[in-house]
Amino acid sequence: MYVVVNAAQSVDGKLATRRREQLRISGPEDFDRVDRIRAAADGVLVGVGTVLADDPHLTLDEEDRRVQRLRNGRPGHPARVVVDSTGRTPTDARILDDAATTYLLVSEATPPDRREELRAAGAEVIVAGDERVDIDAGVGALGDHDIERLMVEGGGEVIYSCFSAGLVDELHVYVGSMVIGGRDAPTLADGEGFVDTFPRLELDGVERLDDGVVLSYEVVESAERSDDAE
Ligand SMILES: NC(=O)C1=CN([C@@H]2O[C@H](COP(=O)(O)OP(=O)(O)OC[C@H]3O[C@@H](n4cnc5c(N)ncnc54)[C@H](O)[C@@H]3O)[C@@H](O)[C@H]2O)C=CC1
Ligand SMILES: Nc1nc(O)c(N)c(N[C@@H]2O[C@H](COP(=O)(O)O)[C@@H](O)[C@H]2O)n1
Repeated sequence: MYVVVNAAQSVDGKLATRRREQLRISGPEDFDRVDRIRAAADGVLVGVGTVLADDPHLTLDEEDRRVQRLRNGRPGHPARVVVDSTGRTPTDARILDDAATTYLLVSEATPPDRREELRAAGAEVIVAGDERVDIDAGVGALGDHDIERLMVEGGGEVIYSCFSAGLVDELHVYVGSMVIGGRDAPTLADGEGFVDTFPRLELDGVERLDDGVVLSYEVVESAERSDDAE
């Protein structure tokens, strides 16, 4: 599985406010770039925290020919994926509409009747992990569903887990010209945090878009032994 992480942050590293309300950090040029990364992916993944905060749709601009060319003849939208240990995705969430296939990665902590409700609402439910979703196993299972290139859009908890599991190949961060602040506001990588070994990145590109900048990195070294895995 090839994994590309993309997110937008303020100059102080926040993905949203401390109230976790959806916030536009990107401008139109950056949203076009995000659409192109989505179009090149077989699947777009977010955490349930993002679903509850933003109610995202995670589909493509079907009118944009540049985006459609990147689909390489694959019809429709990439699959949508939610990491959701206990099945908290609302059954009326936009991500469960019939625009694209949606996989919910749940753990054994999601009761069987809740799994059935989510299936009835349109989700393909994949169980990976006991209490919490085992992100490595869950992402691995997506490979059985023809997902070979995965875009991870956030939020901070899920991005940290992907780095912690050594899954990330590329990172693209749009830095918007604003300060959000707040010790409780989500950042690009939350979770427990690394204190011993750290993922190491190589800067691949810098591009000015709207009133901000996109930083593109290749991951050259995973944090194979993260402290929260000890
Ligand atoms: N600016 C940007 O580019 C983006 C901003 N956001 C913002 O981020 C916030 C949501 O981020 P978070 O609260 O960090 O939530 P998140 O979207 O990262 O979801 C985290 C939740 O997923 C579940 N989960 C299950 N297994 C997990 C695992 N193995 N690893 C991690 N999580 C697991 C847990 O319930 C956990 O609380 C919202 O305010 C949203 O607006 C979200 C995406 C992109
Ligand atoms: N790249 C980017 N820039 C921002 O300013 C953002 N707020 C986000 N948020 C992400 O996009 C999702 C919304 O997608 P749809 O428009 O509903 O398709 C949102 O849930 C975040 O993952 N991204």
